[in-house]
Amino acid sequence: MNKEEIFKSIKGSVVISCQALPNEPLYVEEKSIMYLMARAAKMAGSPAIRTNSVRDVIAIKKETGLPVIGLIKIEYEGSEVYITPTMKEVDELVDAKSDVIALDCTFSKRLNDESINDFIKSIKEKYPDVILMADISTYEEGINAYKCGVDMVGTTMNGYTPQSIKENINNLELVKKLTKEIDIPVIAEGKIHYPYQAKEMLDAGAYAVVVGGAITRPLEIAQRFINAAKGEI
Ligand SMILES: CC(=O)N[C@H](C=O)[C@@H](O)[C@H](O)[C@H](O)COP(=O)(O)O
Repeated sequence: MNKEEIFKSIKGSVVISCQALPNEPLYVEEKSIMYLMARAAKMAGSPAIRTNSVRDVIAIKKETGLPVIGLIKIEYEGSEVYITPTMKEVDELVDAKSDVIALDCTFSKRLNDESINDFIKSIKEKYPDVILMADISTYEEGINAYKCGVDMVGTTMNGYTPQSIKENINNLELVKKLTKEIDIPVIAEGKIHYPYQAKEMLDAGAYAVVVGGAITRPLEIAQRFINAAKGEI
């Protein structure tokens, strides 16, 4: 699928994120099982899947035939960003035929103090046809990524960086602010726990919504119930 086809397929929809990190219950060392989550997501009507790691990008594309928004989560000493932080991960995702590549486009500290603008520029020079999803945490980072030429902007990191915690804007407001200023898809992502919130995001102007944990992280879902029973919400 080319960029226009992918955009058309996700417009107004919920894209399901299927991820399990090594410390999570659904992570299986020998063989990824996230393709089964992706199978359910496809059956429910998810037009694309967001996922982490080369093995899951490959397995999920094979299982579903859907376009994949791929990323690689990896921590480097001296870097505050962990979603597709360097060209090494971009190379791996391109090799794995990830349809879209998601990367941290916040102003958080990067390896060797590289600026996000230089990183995006290098990616676009190396891979002129790449489709990039910028995971941002603040309005300024979203505008900056847009000006750097990314293809879509997602609110993924809002609430996870010191700068966004300080600004304390919820994703609904962030989506509204961004859609007023930029003419590429703004994706609402992060802590969308109930169907009505997904609808609210679309009504507020989000091009599409990404939902992860509320669908594909059983520990997170179970904890919410257990905590509610204890009166902790
Ligand atoms: C902050 C971060 O590392 N977010 C990650 C990005 O890919 C994933 O762990 C989230 O599951 C994803 O963003 C979807 O969000 P939620 O699971 O809240 O629906």
